Amino acid sequence: MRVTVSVAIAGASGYAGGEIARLVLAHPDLSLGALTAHSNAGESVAAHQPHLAAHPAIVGRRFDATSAPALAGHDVVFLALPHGASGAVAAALAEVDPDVLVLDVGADHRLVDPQAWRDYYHSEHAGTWTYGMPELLHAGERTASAQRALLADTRRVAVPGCNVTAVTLALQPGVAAGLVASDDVVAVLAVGYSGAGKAPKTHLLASEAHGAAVPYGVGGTHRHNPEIVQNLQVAGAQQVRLSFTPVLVPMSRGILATVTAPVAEGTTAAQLRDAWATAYDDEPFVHLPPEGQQPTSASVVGANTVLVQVALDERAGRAVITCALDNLVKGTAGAAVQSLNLALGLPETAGLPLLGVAP
Ligand SMILES: NC(=O)C1=CN([C@@H]2O[C@H](COP(=O)(O)OP(=O)(O)OC[C@H]3O[C@@H](n4cnc5c(N)ncnc54)[C@H](OP(=O)(O)O)[C@@H]3O)[C@@H](O)[C@H]2O)C=CC1
Ligand SMILES: CC(=O)N[C@@H](CCC(=O)OP(=O)(O)O)C(=O)O
Repeated sequence: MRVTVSVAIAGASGYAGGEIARLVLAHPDLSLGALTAHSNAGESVAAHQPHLAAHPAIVGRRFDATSAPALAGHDVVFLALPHGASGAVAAALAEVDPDVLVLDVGADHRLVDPQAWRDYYHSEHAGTWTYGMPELLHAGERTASAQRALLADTRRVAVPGCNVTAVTLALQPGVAAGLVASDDVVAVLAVGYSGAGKAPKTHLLASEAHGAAVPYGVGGTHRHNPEIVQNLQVAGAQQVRLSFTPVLVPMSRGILATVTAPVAEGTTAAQLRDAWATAYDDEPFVHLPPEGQQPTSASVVGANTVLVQVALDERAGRAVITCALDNLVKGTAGAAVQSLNLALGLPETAGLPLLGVAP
């Protein structure tokens, strides 16, 4: 008999919380329980998440206020809150519901090094949870199994940052195979606006953003720097030097990362392709398109799919990897549900869309 897993979402009025709700509603083993919000507590769910409004589980519902008692009594709690907010909620929840599976899509529990947290987030570190990237290669691995084993045995998951997912999945096969030098990595990402959340921000005014490409977090200041470095070290990189620059472009969803790193003299395009194919041929959600076919951000909208392409720039002596994903699916909610599936012993792919929407 199929057992239904009940799910609460904190931050359900936001973009990430709304996307988690969409995936939960489509999942064969999950049912939607508490939906909480902050300034919008008491408001209609359908008014804030109109794309979900037709579902019977949404009709007539209002957000509760985020608190441990409001979230307690479920099998699973997703935290989709601003940085710094989830640590306190998670601690209060552990008091009333110690065995609940908690997945934090914010940054609070991702970093291992508390000093890196303080340097980039300027607050006290809440602690480190199991990292929610099943495909993360560990040193010595050419295909990912160690991270899956960790996720299958945890009740606390820190879901990765969306930009971090794109850069890590782009580069890690080359690091694992010893084909690229991790001490000279350059990553430039075109990113969509939903990554910034719903809360108004001055650099996101529609009249200025429409039709413009806007770099931000330039010069090594973006808080995803230490998380990318951490992942490449897990994959076996000895020394990581990273130049990471995101650029807002006028699209709602999506990331297109271009990552380059030097290759050893004599490395061939076939060797590169073989390393990426070895890492990803058996991955359910990471797909290597035919040679020469470039990923586009539009191809993965709404899907948990990641497209990764690798090429050799012989003149530059660098591997050039392009990677497309939907920041709200594989970059957030999809990775969270994939991790939930592993933590609960469900099929890893359950409830997760593989196909995008086009055009
Ligand atoms: N958007 C994305 O692509 C990604 C987002 N994330 C992470 O997910 C988390 C949520 O992001 P996102 O949904 O985009 O942001 P939004 O601004 O869209 O939503 C934020 C949510 O948190 C609630 N909230 C705001 N302030 C507080 C507070 N002080 N205490 C408790 N709850 C609060 C809001 O409630 P209310 O509306 O009622 O005020 C809302 O539900 C962030 O940590 C973000 O970094 C991670 C990967 C990608
Ligand atoms: C467009 C935009 O602003 N994107 C966000 C990415 C959001 C994300 O990945 O979430 P975390 O903040 O949880 O790491 C950024 O670059 O900060």
